[in-house]
Amino acid sequence: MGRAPNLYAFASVDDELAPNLRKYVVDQQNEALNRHGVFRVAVSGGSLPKTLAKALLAPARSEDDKVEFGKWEIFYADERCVPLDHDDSNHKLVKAELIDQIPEGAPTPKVFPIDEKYLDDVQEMADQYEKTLVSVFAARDSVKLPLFDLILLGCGPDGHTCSLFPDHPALRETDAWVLSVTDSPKPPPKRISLSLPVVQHAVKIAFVATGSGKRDVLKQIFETEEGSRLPCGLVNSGAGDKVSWFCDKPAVEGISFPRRGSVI
Ligand SMILES: O=C(O)[C@H](O)[C@@H](O)[C@H](O)[C@H](O)COP(=O)(O)O
Repeated sequence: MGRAPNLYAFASVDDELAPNLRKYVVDQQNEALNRHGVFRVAVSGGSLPKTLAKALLAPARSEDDKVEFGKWEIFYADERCVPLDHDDSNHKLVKAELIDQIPEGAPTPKVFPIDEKYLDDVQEMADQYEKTLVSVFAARDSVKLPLFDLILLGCGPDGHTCSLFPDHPALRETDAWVLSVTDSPKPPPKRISLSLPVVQHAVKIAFVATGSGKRDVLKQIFETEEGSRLPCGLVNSGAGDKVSWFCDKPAVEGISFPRRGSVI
């Protein structure tokens, strides 16, 4: 690993974390657009879409601060195997919180939800989503792993991220880009998830973790060997300073800075 991940702690979500997350995402967007004219992002569910909406739907303060949704391609870092209009669907959440809130008439992102045809077969669902990635990121033969410009993730209180859970065999996957999970400890049990190598390979990876409920697991992830083996810890160790954590004060209280990472 190169340098340690960046760990940012903000006094409040609305007034500080959201605008800083906005700046970070727009910087990644602008760099990606300069590189290849499109911004390819993967997002998780949980509390992330709401915070992301706070960050991205605020009006632009300058030309450089513009969110160019029309040039975005949005994929799911993980998805629950439920219909797209089900309350458990990450797509439904992202759509309601973010995509449907983009002002009328403004360009919208291209979104890649799961195909509901495969709801009865989680492995087939994963394989089909991988095929979607292959079709976007070029043929499998010539691309070892898809290169997302940015992957936006949450962190569960047990240290899971995407639908990669602690001690789960899925963490050892080295070949597939998209995995099936049928025994998720967090309901619903059936899900698909990007694999750890795909997450670690992204140009940038950002976690958003807020609230005192995340304090214990963050302390473990940043301060203990055991925590470095949790899924979030594995992203940290595999991707190093490509990773940035956007946290609020209650989530990081008691973590000894600047042992690893930095605070802004
Ligand atoms: O579909 C899911 O369940 C999510 O993608 C999951 O990985 C989430 O990001 C974490 O559980 C954190 O969720 P919170 O931010 O709500 O704690």
